[in-house]
Amino acid sequence: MSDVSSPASRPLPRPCLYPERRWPRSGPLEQAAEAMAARLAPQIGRLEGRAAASVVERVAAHEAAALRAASDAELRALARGLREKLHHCRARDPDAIAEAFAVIREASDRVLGMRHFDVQLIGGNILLGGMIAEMDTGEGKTLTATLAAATAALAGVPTHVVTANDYLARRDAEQMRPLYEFLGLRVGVATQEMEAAEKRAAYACEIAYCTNKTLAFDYLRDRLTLGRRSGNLRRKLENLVAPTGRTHELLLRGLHFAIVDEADSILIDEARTPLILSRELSPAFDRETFVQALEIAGRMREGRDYRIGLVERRVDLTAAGRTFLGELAEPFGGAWRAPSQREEWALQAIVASRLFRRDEHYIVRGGKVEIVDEYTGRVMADRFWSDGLHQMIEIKEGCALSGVRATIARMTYQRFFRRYQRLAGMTGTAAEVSSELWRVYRLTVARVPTNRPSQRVLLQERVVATEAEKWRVVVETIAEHHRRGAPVLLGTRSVASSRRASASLTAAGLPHVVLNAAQDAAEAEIVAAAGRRGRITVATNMAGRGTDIKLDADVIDLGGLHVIMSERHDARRIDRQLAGRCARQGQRGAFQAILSLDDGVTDTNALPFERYLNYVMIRAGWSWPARFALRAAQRRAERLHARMRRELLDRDETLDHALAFTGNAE
Ligand SMILES: Nc1ncnc2c1ncn2[C@@H]1O[C@H](COP(=O)(O)OP(=O)(O)OP(=O)(O)O)[C@@H](O)[C@H]1O
Repeated sequence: MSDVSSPASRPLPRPCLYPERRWPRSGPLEQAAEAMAARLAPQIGRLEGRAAASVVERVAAHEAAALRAASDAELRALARGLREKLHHCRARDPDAIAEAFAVIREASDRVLGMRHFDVQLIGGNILLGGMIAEMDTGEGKTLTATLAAATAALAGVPTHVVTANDYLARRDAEQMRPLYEFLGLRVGVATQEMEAAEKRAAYACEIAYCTNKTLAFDYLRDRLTLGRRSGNLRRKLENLVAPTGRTHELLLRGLHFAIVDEADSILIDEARTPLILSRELSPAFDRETFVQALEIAGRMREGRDYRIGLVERRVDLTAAGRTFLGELAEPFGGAWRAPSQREEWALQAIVASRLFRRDEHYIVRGGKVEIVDEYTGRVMADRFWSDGLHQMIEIKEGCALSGVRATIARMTYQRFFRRYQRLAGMTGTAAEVSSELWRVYRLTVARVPTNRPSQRVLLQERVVATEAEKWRVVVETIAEHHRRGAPVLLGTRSVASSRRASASLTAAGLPHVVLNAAQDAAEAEIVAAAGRRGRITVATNMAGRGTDIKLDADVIDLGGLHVIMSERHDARRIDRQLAGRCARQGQRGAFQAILSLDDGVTDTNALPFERYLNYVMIRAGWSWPARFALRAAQRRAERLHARMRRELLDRDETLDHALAFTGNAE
């Protein structure tokens, strides 16, 4: 079998001193070639997917009766033998990989009671080749990752398995630990609240489970440690890294190989937020100024004094606004006299008072303002908005003022993850962003077929005119399913709309569970129980992602889980994620969207004229133009967010380039 194009034929990186990949800035010609290649990314992905499938036959060849008949001790000895073989070829030889996969599969069957499906072997091969494996929700990505992680680790390459939150990192590592340990591999978990020594020990293991956030911040900390030392990078590393690869000062061992779960969420959605390592300055020293700024913002008028770009969360002052601001600021004196300073404060105050809404962008809990991740609905307790914005919102909400923070290091996830010598990822929804994944990370998306054919029923989308009508239709639909005993999962876009949905359900006397802004473990429990008979669960679109929903036996006869989407998200991918919560692993299930013209996606992305026209059409009984318009608004949002990510990366690269001259990249 020729394997020239197989992902398995690419050697894994050679373990060395704190490795990371360098990205030289490309010139105009290279950029043109890159743009062309990005367009071809989906086709390349299809070819790669086909090539990766060859692993199935190979593994079957290794799984002769001998492997099945081997005792546990013999199987362990085979795994030990693989170390030598894989190390030698750096996992380049497709036969060595197939043998490793066969041993891992057999071990998994014995210790976990789960035998990797053939499609999971394909997924594992794609991951090992440094690509994105697009596997439908529920197809068993956690188990798939073990093939690539264990093979790389056996080849001597330290591997990071990256998940979206600490709970998932711990859970996945604990679930898979018996398998890794059977193979003679050490597994560590690095979580955010750990002490440096504990994290160091976790990263020193052959396989470390961690979150993107913990990992990226630890990397930033390492860069700061290196930055404080004098001498060239190599010398510094040699002084810091012991021959065992362990170090007393650095946390990580470098960026060898990462397998990113929920890859689209981490590599694309999170890429819009820069990572900022900050420290608190003197507390609340600027209260007076912030109060004054909010007072001024309250007196300025939209349209006359400033214009708002809702999507970019951007405010621009008009010429008249600038003059008016000068007059308003006059009595305050001091730094208010400097035009650039007063404009910055006023703009920030307008953003705080007009653009950021309670229960949508943030919640107030225990007297504190806590940011809500718009994509997941999860609270990010330890994140702060910068440049006084956080403090202004605290004043607006009557909370105690936290200290202003100063940035010590800054980086984007885009720039962080592409430094890995080999990067791979898995997700149910990557096709829509395959070009971007290639352009930013050089990642190809290869689709993995499902283990069993999908039985998901996609019901006709309904669009009504107003939000009030929508909740009425949603409640009626839920009541209908509830009477039959079928479980329903209602997906909402924000914490605020899940509260509205909950109020409507309560008014209709329908018992339900609401999931928003909760702790990750409780979140997973609630989502896992969503498949019970008669259960109604309301959850923000992405809450509980990564958690399996098991159906009660009699629920399958009732048609499985019924998922209702009550609002389109800013990306079609996220809608698809929600749909993927039902009909998992070839089971039955249905998905339905019940939307309104008042939905958030039209809020910021539809033209007023278009909205009015659609309203009239719906009233006349024609809802298809509205369906079309909502999708068009979503596409506009997708394009805009892609542009924002590109601009952020450009800014980051420029900054990096400029700072590189001072030897201070992060
Ligand atoms: N080869 C296998 N044999 C038996 N059970 C399996 C196998 N692979 C996965 N499973 C089971 O399938 C279920 C779904 O797995 P998992 O949660 O990893 O899916 P997923 O693809 O990550 O889903 P999501 O995209 O929603 O996060 C789990 O209960 C898991 O134990």
